[in-house]
Amino acid sequence: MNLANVDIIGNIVGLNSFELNNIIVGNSSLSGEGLWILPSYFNHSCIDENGTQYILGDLMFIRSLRPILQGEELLVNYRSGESNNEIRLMLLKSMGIDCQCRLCKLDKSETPETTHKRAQLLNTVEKLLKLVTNEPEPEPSLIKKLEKTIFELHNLRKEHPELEFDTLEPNRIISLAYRKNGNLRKALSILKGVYNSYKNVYLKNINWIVLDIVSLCTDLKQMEEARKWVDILLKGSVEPLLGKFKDEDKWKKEALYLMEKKKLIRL
Ligand SMILES: C[S@@+](CC[C@H](N)C(=O)[O-])C[C@H]1O[C@@H](n2cnc3c(N)ncnc32)[C@H](O)[C@@H]1O
Repeated sequence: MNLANVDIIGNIVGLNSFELNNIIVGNSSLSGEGLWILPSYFNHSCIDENGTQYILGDLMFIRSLRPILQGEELLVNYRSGESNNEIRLMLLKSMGIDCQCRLCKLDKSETPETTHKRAQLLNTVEKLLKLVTNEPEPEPSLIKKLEKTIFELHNLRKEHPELEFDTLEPNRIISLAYRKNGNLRKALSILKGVYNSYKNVYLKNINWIVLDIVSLCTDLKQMEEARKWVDILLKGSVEPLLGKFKDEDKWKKEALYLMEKKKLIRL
């Protein structure tokens, strides 16, 4: 009798399966992990990946994010560079991956002093964020303190602002704090600044920022501007899955149709 080798099967599943919590079209109640043979040949990159995966029913599709040259390595994200750093590095370590993407190279080139300073600042940011989030009308002095800490954090990576992800969510919360205090214009300008600093990298979480921008423009009655950002949101959500829309007149109708079907938009 041939016995199955549990260790080998465990390794095959552990090293090749995809989490289902990513992008699911059609059935958002699915969770856990799945194994797809061809996608398991794709390697990982935390940033600058050239493909993105989505699941339709039980099929996985991988779409290129830009033209790929013959012989070029095919790369998707097993875990995105914008996600929690510690969890990402733990996953890569468990898979024996010594990632050479520009984010990992930058991380590795950081001095121990900078790493220590970052940990300290993140600690302060975390405490301040809790206070700001809990207050219905956050104290201006608290917001300023948070802004100052975020500025210092940002400065640690000022040569590579597009690879600095620690301030993305905190900036969103600062914007929310200004909004709670009625300063919608300041809230909007913070988010537009955040959007612009990541314009040249593919970030899944940027859609949340764009959605907040749309909502702020609407509250400020800047309807033309709101429409412009709705287009950015639609394109940013649908194009990675369906490819660049060729027909400029028809694209919005198609994107809205897909948005109505809800699960296609990754928000
Ligand atoms: C899902 S498989 C990818 C396909 C695999 N390279 C192959 O040739 O069949 C995952 C394994 O590929 C390797 N791998 C994937 N991305 C890598 C990377 N960026 N650097 C080094 N090794 C990587 C690791 O050994 C990892 O456990």
